[in-house]
Amino acid sequence: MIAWNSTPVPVLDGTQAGVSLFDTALQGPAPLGNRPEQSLYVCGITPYDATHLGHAATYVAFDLLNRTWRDAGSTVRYVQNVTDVDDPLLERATATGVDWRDLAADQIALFREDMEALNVLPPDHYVGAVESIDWIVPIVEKLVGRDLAYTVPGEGAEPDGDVYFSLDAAAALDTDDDARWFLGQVSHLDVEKMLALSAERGGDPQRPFKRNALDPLLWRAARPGEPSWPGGSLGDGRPGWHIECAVIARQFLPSPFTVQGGGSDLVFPHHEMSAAHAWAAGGTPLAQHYAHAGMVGYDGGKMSKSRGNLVLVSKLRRAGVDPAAIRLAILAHHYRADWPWTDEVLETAIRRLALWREAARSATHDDVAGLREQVRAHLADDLDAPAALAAIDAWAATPRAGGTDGRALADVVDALLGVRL
Ligand SMILES: Nc1ncnc2c1ncn2[C@@H]1O[C@H](COS(=O)(=O)NC(=O)[C@@H](N)CS)[C@@H](O)[C@H]1O
Ligand SMILES: [Zn+2]
Repeated sequence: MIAWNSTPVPVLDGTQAGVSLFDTALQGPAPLGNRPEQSLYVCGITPYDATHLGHAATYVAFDLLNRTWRDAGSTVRYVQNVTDVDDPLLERATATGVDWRDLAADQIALFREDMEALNVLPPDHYVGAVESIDWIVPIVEKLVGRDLAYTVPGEGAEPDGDVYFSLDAAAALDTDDDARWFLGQVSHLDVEKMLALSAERGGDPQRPFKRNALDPLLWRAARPGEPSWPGGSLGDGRPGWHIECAVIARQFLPSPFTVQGGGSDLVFPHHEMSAAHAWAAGGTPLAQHYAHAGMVGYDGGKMSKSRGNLVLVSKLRRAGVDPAAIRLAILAHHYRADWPWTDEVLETAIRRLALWREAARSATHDDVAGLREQVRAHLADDLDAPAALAAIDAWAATPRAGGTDGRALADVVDALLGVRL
């Protein structure tokens, strides 16, 4: 699947020392080091209701990581998926009377446009769940063959043949590798909380005949009226959610890769389960670090499709809002913070953008060098964009002799923050 276009990232003098990122699995900051190559998997959208400000905030967060790594001289291998077949998408397609493939295609096109407008650098590989099925089936078959997965009888009219992953068998895999996966390695939640989140986020802990209530679905046997694909010895069906990301990441990235990213609502079950699948299938961890963006709220609750309280990037753009202001509105909040989207947040960003554009016209060479190093230092500290914005605000507020390095300042703000002055 094609990703989207981006304008070239300006190359700056000097270099980034190296970023330290809060690691959910570690429960603390992790220095990511300065390796020639860094690798990143950021979970992509389930393509409906795209692109709301919550989505946008999460992709901008990991775009800061991508830009910071590039500024440190690393090449970045970046993969993002699209969950272009899954229950919520099928339900929305049915509810709105459209073919699920058309819904997905339209929404992915809108997402690409929005990402390009927000100056989010594209992944090297943009991969759909549907195009990954041929890679997923043999891995699920292998897990069944090693008794790390099992089939569950259907209830009533439900068909038999849904394949579940055995968390207990995965945790019992004998190895002395201290990077082994165990339940809670990523999320550090207790089982009670896990059961609640599993039920809330697409799991089925209440389903009978599962060995462990938390065991996640790997392969859903075909049902009438649902799309399905040939599954070899599994029979016709379609892939579960977590195996999709574990397999796509493994297809294109090292095992383990540097950072697995997403919003904080993916910590459990999604990233925990993907880590378990990668461990069971390949005996190596999925990722070295797990990083998560906070939740953007609106009207008193998390901005989400299920609540329908969405502010769409495309609507703001169509209303004439400069995408650079939308990006600045996002960057005014620390990427790990939960925060509410309000009109005031946008108005502040619009004012800030105008102020920066005005001040840039008289930037001196020293201004640029100073700001470049300040922004670098703040991004190195767990992508602290709000501190970087404050540094530029402070400079923009002080009158100075007319410089002529406006272009150079614009390059710094574009390369490091992705904001186009
Ligand atoms: N309100 C929100 N604030 C911040 N991030 C959000 C919000 N809602 C969703 N996200 C993030 O946006 C990304 C896409 O969300 S999504 O469309 O529901 N899709 C999925 O979560 C799966 N396709 C991941 S494989 C995820 O990383 C999710 O954590
Ligand atoms: Zn994912």
